[in-house]
Amino acid sequence: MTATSAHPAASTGASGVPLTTTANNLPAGPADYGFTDAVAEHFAAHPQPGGTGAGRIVRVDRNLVLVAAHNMILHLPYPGSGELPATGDWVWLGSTAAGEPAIAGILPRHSELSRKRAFEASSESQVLAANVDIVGIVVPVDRPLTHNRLERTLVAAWDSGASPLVIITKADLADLADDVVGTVMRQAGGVAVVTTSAEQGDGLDELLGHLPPGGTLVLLGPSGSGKSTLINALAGIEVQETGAVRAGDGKGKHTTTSRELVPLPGGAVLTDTPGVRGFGLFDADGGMTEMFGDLEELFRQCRFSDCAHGREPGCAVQAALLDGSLDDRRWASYLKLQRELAALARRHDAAARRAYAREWHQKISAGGKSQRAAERDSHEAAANHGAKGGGRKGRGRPKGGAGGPADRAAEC
Ligand SMILES: Nc1nc2c(ncn2[C@@H]2O[C@H](COP(=O)(O)OP(=O)(O)OP(=O)(O)O)[C@@H](O)[C@H]2O)c(=O)[nH]1
Ligand SMILES: [Zn+2]
Repeated sequence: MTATSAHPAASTGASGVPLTTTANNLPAGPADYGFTDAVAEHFAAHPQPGGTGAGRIVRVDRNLVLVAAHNMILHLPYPGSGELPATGDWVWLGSTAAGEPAIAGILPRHSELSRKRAFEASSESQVLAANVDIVGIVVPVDRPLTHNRLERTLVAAWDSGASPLVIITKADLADLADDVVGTVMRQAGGVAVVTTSAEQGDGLDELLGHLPPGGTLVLLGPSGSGKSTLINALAGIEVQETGAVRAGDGKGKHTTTSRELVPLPGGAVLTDTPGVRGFGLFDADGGMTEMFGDLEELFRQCRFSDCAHGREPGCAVQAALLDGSLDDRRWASYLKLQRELAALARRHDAAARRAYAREWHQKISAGGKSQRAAERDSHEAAANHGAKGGGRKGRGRPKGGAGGPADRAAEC
């Protein structure tokens, strides 16, 4: 089965989305997907012209988004303008001129989990999930931990605005578990760690206990780490296809490819993510401070304020490494992360320079064309005299477009 079959039948036929309100006159929304009183207040604080209903983005597909509204699921087109929707976004629903339901606007996010697009040189980030409360970092006991993976993911988690929670899975594989749990506890740097076995139902209540009412949990973990099995165990039904299911029918292993909100009993919501390969760090400065705050404390104790923590006299870092109070591996992780962030910043600068140069080329060539374009347009306008409307209304103008001639050049 596929994850989508967990949803009630999608409907797109309704004309518009009727506004249902609660007793205190706040909009009603999809309670199963984390719509609480606090979220209703968030809607009330951010009214939207034409917004008649409250919804949450359950999944983002290539052409359509799946939206949970009060008592219904809708397949809707992307909003005509503004920011791209992300799974977990709260949206105002309204209707098109033709009376079809549509997304009228996206509400401000309280957290945003993003990553650099895998396998792309550009520094653009991709929002994996919005309005997340807890980022669950899944660490299976049956795999050796790759150096740095936990710390890197923790940095990204802190940076999202949500709180991280380390979730150890497959703890029933007992001969392996003890070792891994100890290592993970040390690496987690004070972040809460829960140990679970989806197979045996252990640790699930403790895990749910970390979620606020109606809270949204996102699981991050490599392929095969047990995310789908955990979702199924938490949801109490088979909503995600697992490795074991496909292995049985000989059709090869299925890897979850969509990021989709799944309702849990108790109003909690959970998102699955595809195997996080090469989780790129993006703008993780805030996360670095959270994760390595103790090191920054150490830096302040170095004799020189610009200490490079190499061979300088009076270096507190070197002293801590010598007396063992600072772990060698942890220090190596910090240095590696610093190098990665610096490299990312350099790539980002290079990408920004290229974009700037491109924009200039466009402007210059658009300027050269503008006279000819204006002449051609006036001929066309004369020829089409009487024809109504350009039909361009509502179509997004390229970001940062300088107007008139540049826009026209971009259309050519
Ligand atoms: N022993 C044991 N095996 C488990 C447990 N949870 C998951 N597994 C097994 O681990 C394998 C991978 O589990 P999945 O849930 O498919 O992993 P996933 O993280 O969703 O993988 P992707 O969909 O590829 O991202 C399957 O064979 C599961 O049966 C557990 O608690 N105990
Ligand atoms: Zn130093």
